[in-house]
Amino acid sequence: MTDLLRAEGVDLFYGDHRAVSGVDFALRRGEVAAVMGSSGSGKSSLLYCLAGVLAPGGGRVVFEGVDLAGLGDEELSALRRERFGFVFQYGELLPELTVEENAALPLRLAGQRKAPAHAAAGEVLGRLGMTGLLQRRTSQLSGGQSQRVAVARALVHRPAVVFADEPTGALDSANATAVLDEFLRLARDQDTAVVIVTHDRDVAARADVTYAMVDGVLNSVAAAGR
Ligand SMILES: Nc1ncnc2c1ncn2[C@@H]1O[C@H](COP(=O)(O)OP(=O)(O)OP(=O)(O)O)[C@@H](O)[C@H]1O
Repeated sequence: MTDLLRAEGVDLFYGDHRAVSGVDFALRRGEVAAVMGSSGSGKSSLLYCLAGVLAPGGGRVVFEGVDLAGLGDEELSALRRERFGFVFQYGELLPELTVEENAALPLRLAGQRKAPAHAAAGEVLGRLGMTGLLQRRTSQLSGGQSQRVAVARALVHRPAVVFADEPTGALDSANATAVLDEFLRLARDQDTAVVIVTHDRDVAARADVTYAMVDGVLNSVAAAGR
């Protein structure tokens, strides 16, 4: 099977500091990959290279056979908006918008009308147990509720890949487990691949494949054999 997303010899420098060093990585459609490593090992930097947010200083990132370096700014932002989803540690929701409006955002940005966009958002939010909170402003949510909205927003447009940077890192362990399980169940149901950066072994244990990053170098750890 051809890879959905591939990194070949990716380097990333901040000035003289090499944060990502010669990384090779491959992700298949629907696969869940976890990248573990200590603070400062380069996990987030690699994630942003894979997601076309940061341009590598060396090597290349290829998505569906296309080298991201060959895309113009507009093509790259359209790719990120339409084919990728993102979940960050603190949700990064828009506080002035409701739960439903936040989750519908990728569809609205893609030009979909309000009614179908909100219907799709409502359905994903419902699967995350958020049905009673659709009209609430996201500034009035708990941490676990905020992350569920972030997960809904990342998945609502059925992207090919969701990039998740410590998606449950700010939650207590019961909430972290629940949100992660719901997130991965929905992603697997719609065949969305996921790359999760995490410190947490319990998070990594739910992935199909785990990598460890040390000083910018990525090593494969285990295949869970799903
Ligand atoms: N914008 C930047 N400018 C300069 N150096 C940076 C920048 N971002 C990250 N770094 C450095 O690059 C290295 C890798 O950082 P990165 O954030 O990728 O690590 P990480 O493994 O994700 O860490 P954490 O788990 O703490 O988030 C660190 O030494 C960090 O200080």
